[in-house]
Amino acid sequence: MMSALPIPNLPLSNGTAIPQLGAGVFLVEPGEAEGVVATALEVGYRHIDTASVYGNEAEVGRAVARSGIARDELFITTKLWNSDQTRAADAFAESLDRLALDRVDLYLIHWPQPMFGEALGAWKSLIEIAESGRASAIGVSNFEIADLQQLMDETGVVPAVNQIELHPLHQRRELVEFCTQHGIAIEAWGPLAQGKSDLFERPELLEIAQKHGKSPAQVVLRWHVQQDRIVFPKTVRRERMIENAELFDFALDADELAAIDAYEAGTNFGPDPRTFDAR
Ligand SMILES: NC(=O)C1=CN([C@@H]2O[C@H](COP(=O)(O)OP(=O)(O)OC[C@H]3O[C@@H](n4cnc5c(N)ncnc54)[C@H](OP(=O)(O)O)[C@@H]3O)[C@@H](O)[C@H]2O)C=CC1
Ligand SMILES: O=C(O)C(=O)[C@@H](O)[C@H](O)C(=O)CO
Repeated sequence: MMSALPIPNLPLSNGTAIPQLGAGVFLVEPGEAEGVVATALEVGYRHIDTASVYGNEAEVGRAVARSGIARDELFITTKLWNSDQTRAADAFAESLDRLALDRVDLYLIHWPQPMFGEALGAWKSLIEIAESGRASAIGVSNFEIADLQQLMDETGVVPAVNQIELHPLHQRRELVEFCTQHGIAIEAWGPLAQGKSDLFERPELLEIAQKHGKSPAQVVLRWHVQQDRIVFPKTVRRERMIENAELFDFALDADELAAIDAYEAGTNFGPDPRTFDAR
């Protein structure tokens, strides 16, 4: 087994810490996820981001068990699906069963679904789960400022993270600023714009990449980590897992960061969290 990659940990507001880089497994085909996670662990990843709705928690659990890596060297995140917000305790127990774990490192409410008004009740359940020690940290995903404010006002418990769509074309500056002010760490999902844009062909990005001897994807990921964001790019390819982890041996200067900041276009590739009502 190879040793872990030199990936920094970031502190979370509840006193725990999270590896700044992980591997995400959304849209990894059923039957493929166990091998993908096994490869990620083999090349040195220690942080895996899954969700009950991805349908691959059991495969993640098998890869973790097979790896022989000590549990306290791993960071496993899963998420409460929308239709389970009124039965969060049971849904969490089912996730633990599928993962074959007795605790996760981070448990998230996947979407706020403000049209149903169930997220606050779910958050209260997550607080109890955290108090039981079966989730080392709890947080949310796709929450807007009003959604976050409601949870904090009603319970006094601040989510450790908010996992949101965030990439150079969609930077969510007001939301990021709010989270930063409240000590909520930002996890950027779709950090590479899901591979759905022309980002990697843009001349400014290509020039920066060439200057550092890096790929455009590495420069975009470095832009995230230099702003203290947590990222878990998804790839099924071993060589890209390695490429995506080689981020901590170079730095972008202020002009380079600004050139990527300038790509902001308000372009989201995922659903709008204010209206996403899938159950
Ligand atoms: N909370 C939420 O609502 C959501 C959370 N997520 C989480 O975030 C993770 C990452 O986001 P995701 O939506 O997958 O999008 P990403 O931005 O990580 O993009 C993934 C795409 O980029 C490609 N890719 C990966 N690395 C490279 C590279 N170095 N160069 C070129 N292309 C590359 C992948 O292809 P290939 O596999 O062929 O290499 C895939 O097509 C998910 O896996 C999931 O864990 C994602 C969506 C929503
Ligand atoms: O990947 C996730 O974590 C998501 O929640 C979304 O991609 C969502 O489930 C979806 O599939 C939107 O079409």
